[in-house]
Amino acid sequence: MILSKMSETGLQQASETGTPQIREKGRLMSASEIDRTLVRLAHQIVEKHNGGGNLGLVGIKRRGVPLAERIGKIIETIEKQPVEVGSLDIQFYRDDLSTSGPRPTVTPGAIGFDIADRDIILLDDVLYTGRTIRAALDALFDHGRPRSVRLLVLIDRGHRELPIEAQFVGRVVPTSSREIIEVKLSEVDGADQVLLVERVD
Ligand SMILES: O=P(O)(O)OC[C@H]1O[C@H](OP(=O)(O)OP(=O)(O)O)[C@H](O)[C@@H]1O
Ligand SMILES: O=c1cc[nH]c(=O)[nH]1
Repeated sequence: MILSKMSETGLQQASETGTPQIREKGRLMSASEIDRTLVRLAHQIVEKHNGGGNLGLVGIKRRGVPLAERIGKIIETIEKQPVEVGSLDIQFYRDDLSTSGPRPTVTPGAIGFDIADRDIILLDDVLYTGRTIRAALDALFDHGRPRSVRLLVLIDRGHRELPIEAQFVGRVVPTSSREIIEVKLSEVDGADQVLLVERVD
């Protein structure tokens, strides 16, 4: 989500350029709170999957990927065995793209490991309408047939438009439709935090 943050005095000028403006309402999670939450989620995954020998973690680009890598390392430390970690690019599967063009070619192996018969955890930073996850499921099944698929998100902010729920949730944050969750991760954004911001258009 590309938005720009402005001072009050810059709002009028910015609204004339058509750029959506946002106002910060508060910090929901610090770096250490994110760390602790990921440790809890890793333990929940291991418990649910009896140790996780058949697990595969698939992060949705962009911020689902560092989440998958971090949780993979934590599980590896807990279980003392490596976990398959890969990434999924869903940009050609989004339902806001034109459907008139040819179906995009799926690159075999683009996830990074073979998902066939594995217990897959899909990971993303925010769950909102559920449309990203619907697209991710389409993309995933073009790569093979997993034994099971579960969903992990750092933040569930509600407002679902599809019958999609996460089995592993960092934090449920009830939001209004004007509000936006901004998850920042060091690998993408230079630092870790979760912010609640509000659209001021
Ligand atoms: O449940 P949904 O309504 O699909 O919203 C959730 C998605 O929105 C954000 O991605 P966004 O499309 O803003 O791209 P970004 O991750 O590159 O910021 C976020 O990373 C989730 O993937
Ligand atoms: O609030 C939201 C909604 C969708 N995606 C985000 O990253 N934040």
